[in-house]
Order: sequence, then structure tokens, then C-alpha cells
Amino acid sequence: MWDPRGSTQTRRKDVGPPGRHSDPQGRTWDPRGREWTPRSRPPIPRGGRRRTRVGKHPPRSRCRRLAPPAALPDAGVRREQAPRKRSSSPAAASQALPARDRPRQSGGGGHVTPGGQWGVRTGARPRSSAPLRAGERGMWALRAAVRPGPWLSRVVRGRGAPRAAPSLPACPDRALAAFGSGGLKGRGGGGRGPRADGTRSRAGEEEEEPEDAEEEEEEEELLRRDPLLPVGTQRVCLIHPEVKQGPGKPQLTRAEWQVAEGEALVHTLDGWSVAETMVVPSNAPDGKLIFGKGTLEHLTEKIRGLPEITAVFLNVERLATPTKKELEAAWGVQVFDRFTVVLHIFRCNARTKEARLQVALAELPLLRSHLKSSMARPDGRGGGSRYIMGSGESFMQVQQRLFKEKEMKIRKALERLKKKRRLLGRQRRRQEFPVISVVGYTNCGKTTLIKALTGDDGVQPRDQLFATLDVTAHAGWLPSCMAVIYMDTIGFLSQLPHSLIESFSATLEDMAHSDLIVHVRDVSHPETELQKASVLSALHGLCLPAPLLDSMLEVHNKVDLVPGYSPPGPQAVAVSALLGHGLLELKARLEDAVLRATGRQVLTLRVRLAGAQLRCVGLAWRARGPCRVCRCRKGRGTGRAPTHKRSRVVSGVTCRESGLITPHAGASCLWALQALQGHGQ
Ligand SMILES: Nc1nc2c(ncn2[C@@H]2O[C@H](COP(=O)(O)OP(=O)(O)OP(=O)(O)O)[C@@H](O)[C@H]2O)c(=O)[nH]1
Ligand SMILES: [Mg+2]
Repeated sequence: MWDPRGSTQTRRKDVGPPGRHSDPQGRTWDPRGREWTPRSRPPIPRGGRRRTRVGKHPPRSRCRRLAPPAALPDAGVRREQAPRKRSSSPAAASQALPARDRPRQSGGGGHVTPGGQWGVRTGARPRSSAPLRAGERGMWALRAAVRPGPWLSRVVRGRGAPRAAPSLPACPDRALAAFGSGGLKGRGGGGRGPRADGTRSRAGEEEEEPEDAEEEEEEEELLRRDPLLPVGTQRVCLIHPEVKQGPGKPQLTRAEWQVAEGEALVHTLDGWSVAETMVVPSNAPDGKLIFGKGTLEHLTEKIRGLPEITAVFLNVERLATPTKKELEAAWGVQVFDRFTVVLHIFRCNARTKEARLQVALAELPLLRSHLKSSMARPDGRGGGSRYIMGSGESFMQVQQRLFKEKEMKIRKALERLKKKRRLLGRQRRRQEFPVISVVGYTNCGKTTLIKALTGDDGVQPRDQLFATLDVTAHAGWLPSCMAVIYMDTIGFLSQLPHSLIESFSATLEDMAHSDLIVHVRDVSHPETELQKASVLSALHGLCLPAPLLDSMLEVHNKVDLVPGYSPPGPQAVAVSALLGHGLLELKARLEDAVLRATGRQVLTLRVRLAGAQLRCVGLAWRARGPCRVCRCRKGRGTGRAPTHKRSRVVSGVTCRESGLITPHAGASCLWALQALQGHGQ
């Protein structure tokens, strides 16, 4: 036998004769690896050479491997004809394609045109129409939510659409890109921005980089600060002052639920646990020491008798710094209020620079008051009167000035980011994708609902208060194949100081530009009414436009935890975002509301399957490249009628083998429309 290394003859069976690189079994000789590689192609038939197809049709076997249309329920568009026999699993067929060519797994799929997004249905009428009549079986129905205007009236009156389609985004992905840093997640958004689980994609990091390195350094400097609360393990004593009568008595809540919320806040912090809980009656929670003299003495005795306690969480909105100091002195441990704990949670969960700067801004008043109380002398005259190095400023004045400078720098940095956000917002609005803001009390299931509506696997809901702190955008589809953008927002909490909300107003500003607000409520929570009141009061505080507030859609979530639940009125939709119950009804309601808010209309065009117009559309398809499903190139570039004869080509993406039609670029859809116009449809 021939040894390719030299002239040595060996007796090895699998080594071919000299000069040959393949053997009769079709194996090829790899001289580097010095071995036969198994055959990757079928052997050449005896009768003659195998026909090579260069730049033409791929072997039919490639098409045959694809799935029947009926097996892909969410492919968006499919044919009604019976599926062909030769097929393998639909998932495998879809996965076999390059990522950009795979059919969408959720929603209806669609195309973008100047008027709206188009979806295609075969032989079936849209949801709102009458049932299919006899003779309509061989019809295509193109359905879209379109904005009425000159373009639409031309189409409807049959005068033809504009000849050239303006360059528009083919899918909402590009609209999502207009959210910029921190605003983009999920399928549509790809890898930009932070992820819900806290990790950050590389693309997001790139986006975050400000143009100016000096600015970046300055921002980093502003974010470099000591934590408000001690790090490490803390065993907390939770004290809830209960007001049983008087004007301070809460109307919609009970002490036990307030305590439960306080506990949830403590557990949100890493390494923190509640060691002891006390509900203590108080007549004047706003008074200097919150409790009466006798109660305070009793409390002091109890706390001092619990050596395992390392901190006290007093469940009140805000503690004045002198009160805090006095209580700390009496109890011998650090004392925190709700504001400090929430701020610390925000600080731990904030991912984007904007959110972190907003937290830094919210922290400043707290740091200022700490400084004041630490400088105050027991005689009440205030300390820090010594001048520093002859500068003419006392220590206190220097500190105040530094705080002021820091505040100005943070505001300036936020303004820069705000400008960027506004610019991106304008770009987004120009692309005309309806925006739906999802708001609600913290932990009510906003993120879970968005995940269910969009099928976005990148979203990670967590059973935790304030898991989401950055406004993020996710693309989804409504029943008429209209692409919409869902905005996940920061949750609200009762008894949260307004300054905290104010510092987040820049992020929440996006809400004002949305087309619809969806208020998600956790109806399994015993205090769901209080939560609703808190959210509504916070929304009113944001000065949102009145029509937006009036058109708000209420979603009652977590109904799986309330057996037999039905919403009290027709204005609310009951769903279980976790189990997927009620989502179809919700999508239909969302669509109605979006159509009303944006003034769009759903337009359905019917096209006969066996008609000359389809050939015209086929031409458009040929111009767009190979079949999106099986990648075959039949009929491409011939300049004649499609050779892909048995195809039912609408909007340019179909395959006669698989029967699947995958929606893609909007231009072909517009061409489809032009073709229809040209044939008097
Ligand atoms: N049983 C049940 N649990 C749900 C449902 N929806 C959400 N959850 C759970 O509620 C918890 C909070 O869900 P999220 O979606 O993170 O809530 P959120 O409103 O985004 O919370 P924040 O971002 O922290 O404000 C998670 O553990 C979810 O699994 C539901 O319909 N049923
Ligand atoms: Mg969330």
C-alpha cells in the first residue's frame, strides 16, 4: 500500500493507492492527519458524474427535511393545505435555520409598512370577522393595524401605494435599539442593556460608555461612596408602631400586613434576617420619639435584653436624624427607617448608570442630615465652627459646599443621560411602534407578565421587592400582528418618600410618552386595594397626561392563587402571568386599547391564491433572496416568472416543500400590496 509520507509500502488496509485522494467508498485521504475521513456526500452513481449545482437549487433532500406548516402553531403565517408527509420535527426544522431566519415563536408575526405591521393568514378570516364563506378557501388574508392617512386612503381606494417603500425597520428590534443603554432587553433587544438577573451584556456595556472619558471618570467618582447600611449579616428587630386611633390611623391596611411588608424588605437585603418582631401601640408616630415615655422605657428594656439583635428597623416612613440618634443611644444598636432600607435595596439592585445616579441623588438629603446631626453639639449651638486653614470656611460649610457640588454634578450627569434618553425616545416614536407601559406595586408580577406576553426568555422575574429598577423595553405582538413595545418599570411601594420617586422621575418620564398604561395588580395579596391606591397616587404625582391615565387598563394578576376569582368589573382582565391564563383575552383588550389610543385601524385585504397577482408578489420575493425556510434558491435571479411554481408566494417568504411562510421585511409586503393594486384588488 502507498504511504503518503514517503515511498514506504505498508500493509494497512485503509490506505489508498498513490495519487488518489478518495477511495471507492467515497472516503477522502487527509494527508496532514494521515487518515481516511468518512464520506460526507453520497457516492457518485455508477452511470456517470454527479451533477453539481453551483449557485442553483440545493438538493431536494434539504427541503424534505423541513417541518409541515401545521406543526408550527406560532410561526405566524402558514398555509392551510394538508401538510406533506415527508417531514421531521418542527422544532428541529426551525432550529436548523440560521437564527435570523427562524420563525418567531410567539405572537402572530408581521411586517412593517409605512402604515403599520402586516400579518398574513390563509383561508381564514380575522378574529373579528364573520366565519369563512364557501369559495373563500383559496384566499390569503393580509391583516394589519394601520394608521389612517393619505397612504391608507390611497390603498383603500385602489389607487396604489407609493412606488418605493421608505426604509423602515423590518421588525421592532430596531425600535428597541432606540431605547439605548439600560432600556433594552429580551428577544427584540438582543444583548443590549442590563439583564433582569443583574448580569450585563457586552453590548450593553459598550452602550453605556459615555463619549467623554473625563465625564465617565466624573460619573464613576460620583458613584463611589460608602454604603448607607452596614454590610454583612444583620439580625434585625422589626418594630412597627401601630396607630389605633386618630388622624394617623391607616385606612386600608392592618398592622400585620405592614409588618409582613417590612419583613419582606429586610429579607430582600443579602444576609439580613428578622430576629424579633414587635407591634407597639403609638399615639403620635410623628412625634419626637414616636412612642410615649413609658412605652419607650419598656421597649428599651426589651431590646437591651436581646443581645443577638444587631440593628432595629423602625417601620416608619422617615425618622428625623435627632430621633434616630436618641433611639440609637438608648437601645445601643443602629436604627433604620423604611426610607433608608428601601434606598439601600435600590442601591444594591440598580444596574444602569442612570439608576445608580438617581439613587445617589436620593441619598444626598439623608447624608446631609446625618452630617448636621453629627456636627451638632449637645448645647444645641451646632459645631464645626472652626475655620479650616484660614480659608474662611468652617468644616460644616466645607461639607455643605461639597454636598452641593456633588448634587450639581449628579444632576448634570443625569441631565446628560436624560437628553440621550429623550433623543432615543424621539427616534423610537418616529418608528411608530405603540408603547405599553406596565406599572404596578412591587412584586405584583409585572416582569412575569411581560415575559408571558413576549416570550422573552432573557427576562428573569424574582420573588423580591424592587427586583426591577431600570426601565426596560421588550417587543411583543398583538393579535393583528401589530408589534408593540412593553416597558417594564420600577414597582411602587406605600409610604415611600416622594423625594425617592422624584429622583426616579427621569426614568419614569418615558411612561408619559407611552400609548397605554397597564396597571398590574396582585389580587392574591390581602392588601391589594391599598396597593392600588398607592400606585394610583404615585401615578398622579408623576403628572402624566390625563387621557393616558383615563385609558389605563387594569390587569388582575395571580388569579391562580385565588380559586374562583372573577374581576369585579368589565374594565379589568383576570390573568395568571405565571401559568399563562387569560393572556389571549388580555392581548385582545390590549389591542383594542392601543387601536383606540393611537387611532389605528385594522385593515384586512383578501387575495385569491390562484391569481396573477401572486406571480407579481413572487417577483418581489425573488428579489429578496432565497427561501427563508429551507434556504433553497429556486426561481431566484432568473428574471422570469418564478420557477418555484407550486409556491404560494405572499410577501416573499414561502417554501413549496415545507409550506411555511415566514414573515420578514416590510418592503416585500408593500410590494405585495402594490401587486394587488396593479391587479385591481
Ligand atoms: N402564583 C403566581 N405567581 C406569580 C404570578 N405572576 C408572578 N408571580 C410571582 O411573583 C413574583 C414576583 O414577580 P415579578 O414579575 O418579578 O414581579 P414584579 O412586579 O416585576 O416585581 P418588582 O420588579 O420587584 O417590582 C415571582 O416569584 C413570580 O413568579 C402569577 O400569576 N401567579
Ligand atoms: Mg420586575
